[in-house]
Amino acid sequence: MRDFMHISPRIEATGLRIGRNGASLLNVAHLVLDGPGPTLILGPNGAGKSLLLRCLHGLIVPDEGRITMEGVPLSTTHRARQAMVFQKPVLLRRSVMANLTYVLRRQGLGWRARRLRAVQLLEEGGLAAKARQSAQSLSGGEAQRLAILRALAIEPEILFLDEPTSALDPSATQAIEGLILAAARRGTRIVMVTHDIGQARRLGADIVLMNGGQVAEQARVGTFFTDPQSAAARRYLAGALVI
Ligand SMILES: Nc1ncnc2c1ncn2[C@@H]1O[C@H](COP(=O)(O)OP(=O)(O)OP(=O)(O)O)[C@@H](O)[C@H]1O
Repeated sequence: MRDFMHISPRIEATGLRIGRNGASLLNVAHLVLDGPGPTLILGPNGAGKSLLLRCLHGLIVPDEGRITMEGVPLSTTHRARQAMVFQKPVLLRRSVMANLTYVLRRQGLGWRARRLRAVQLLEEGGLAAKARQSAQSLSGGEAQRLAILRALAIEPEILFLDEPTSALDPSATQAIEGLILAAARRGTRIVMVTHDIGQARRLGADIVLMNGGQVAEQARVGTFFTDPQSAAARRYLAGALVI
């Protein structure tokens, strides 16, 4: 049984549009993410999932539209309280430990507090034995775990993840999912893109299905998989929705 506390902030996107060379890449009329528990974004290749995620985190400014956090327009102050993890882990060319202490130093923690917190995070992520190793020498699954620990080190209000496990084996995927669920239980809002339907069922409280740059359906996870309302969702679940 997965219990999630009420979490903030409420994310609201209105009239998001991105176009290139006359083609509409993203066209989201209205999207609200305010439920407890992770939101999983599904959809075929090129559906606009990454663009949406990047817009919500402020990495891309849409041509039109408005994004608010708890009713306040998305700002650098919000972004400092958010983190994003990509399909390919982004790490510093330093030791595993230093990847964490670097982030914690920027959070203003003193030397002792940084070490303590970094050790705690490495234990949580099962990487304590690798603390002195170069981050460059980690396996793909370990590197992604470290990338997630770096993101969690700032205790983000929102953690955006773009296909973080798509290159990983089932056991590495399970380890990453454990970290994500633990963060969600601590109150971090999770917004995650995946192509793995099993993962969406395991982690998702809400599902957003993107298709052709638009939100085709948004539903609670149980409803989405047992009683999809849109033709796009039915086709997607039947494996027929491709670009
Ligand atoms: N900078 C850009 N310039 C032009 N087109 C872009 C740009 N970024 C994305 N696109 C296009 O926008 C569409 C949506 O891209 P996006 O990366 O959001 O898709 P996605 O749903 O994440 O796909 P995938 O599952 O393959 O990662 C695609 O057709 C892509 O080619």
